[in-house]
Amino acid sequence: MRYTVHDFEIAARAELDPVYADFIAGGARDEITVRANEAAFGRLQLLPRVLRGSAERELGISLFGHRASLPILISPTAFHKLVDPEGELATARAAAAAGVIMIVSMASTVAVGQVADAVRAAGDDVPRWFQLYIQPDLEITEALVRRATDAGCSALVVTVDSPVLGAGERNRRNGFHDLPPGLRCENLVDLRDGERGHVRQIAMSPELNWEHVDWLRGITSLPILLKGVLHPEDARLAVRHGVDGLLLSNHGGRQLDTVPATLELLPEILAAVEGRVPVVLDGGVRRGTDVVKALALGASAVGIGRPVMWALAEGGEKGVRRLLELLRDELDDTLALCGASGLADLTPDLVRVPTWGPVPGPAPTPGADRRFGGVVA
Ligand SMILES: Cc1cc2nc3c(=O)[nH]c(=O)nc-3n(C[C@H](O)[C@H](O)[C@H](O)COP(=O)(O)O)c2cc1C
Ligand SMILES: CC(C)CC(=O)C(=O)O
Repeated sequence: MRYTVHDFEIAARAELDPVYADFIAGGARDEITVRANEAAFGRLQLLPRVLRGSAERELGISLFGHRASLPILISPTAFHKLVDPEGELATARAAAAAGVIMIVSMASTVAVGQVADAVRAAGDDVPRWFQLYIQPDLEITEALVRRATDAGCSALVVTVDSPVLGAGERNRRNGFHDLPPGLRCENLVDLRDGERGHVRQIAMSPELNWEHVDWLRGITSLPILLKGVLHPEDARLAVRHGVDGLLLSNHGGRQLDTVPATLELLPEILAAVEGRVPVVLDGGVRRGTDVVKALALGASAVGIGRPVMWALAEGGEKGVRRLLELLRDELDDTLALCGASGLADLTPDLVRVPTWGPVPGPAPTPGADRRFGGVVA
């Protein structure tokens, strides 16, 4: 039985090739930001209200006019077939069954069109979004946007934190640079004649700039979210350039190491956008309490990356379904314990930075019995 998100990781690691486990778990350089993301949630405290709950709690959200049953999105992760033979098909079916928005990675090992067909065939109609690395060759970018649009994706998540590929030193040590034979980045196949869907086709370009965002804005009417904006000034610029939302993300600590935890940046980013666009946060979300903290501080939703890969590796579609159920239950339970009848009741006063410290005053009498308050002289 898997009782926590962490249990999925333990179970997955027992079965997975350690090279693939490292690919999932790893981050850039010293992985300081990887650890910071989770630690930031642990440092914040919840301060619940009492005697004001309700028998049932509303967990649904609406983003860009689309409903989802949970404020938890599946952040884009590459290469699902590395860990499960059905790959993104399994993830997408599980997401749709749970009513959760999945952001399909541009580097998926099942084509986004096929993912959409599988979900439709299962009779579910939950929005899917597509993650895009803008390619310096704009024709290629346009072709990718067309593929996503034709597949019925209802938003584009444009990753902007990757002017160069993050330095995943675990992958370097393991010699993991490529998909194994038989697996391809299916969205990249035949974008130009004869292109075979090689990972190296993805150009990470340091020459991208805001004009590329303007260009993208001009070729699509889909909502555009930027993923990886961390500086408040860039958040302001994003709004000015007509972006519809932000996915506040440090790529799970896989790009620039030592950037702050996303949770710590949330208040500044929210202040910068002044409520004009929704802000979704990912990085280190592992518990229902984490979801509540991010939403109470003002995030519109959160995303999860690694937990989905672990659950997929552990149990395929069923694994991801169980993961989402688990998080749903934890979220519902946390809301109840906070005296909230729905997400709308999550307000910043429910979250505190710890103020606890040594109580100033006289030192305890040596040898005094501390158990019954007989300490203070
Ligand atoms: C194995 C793996 C693959 C990823 N692939 C992508 C990707 O293709 N595109 C992207 O924008 N982000 C990618 N990310 C980053 C995630 O979208 C997300 O920002 C991050 O995983 C969130 O942190 P978490 O793993 O702590 O939940 C990847 C992350 C992991 C762990
Ligand atoms: C480089 C991509 C193919 C995948 C990615 O963004 C990641 O592994 O973090």
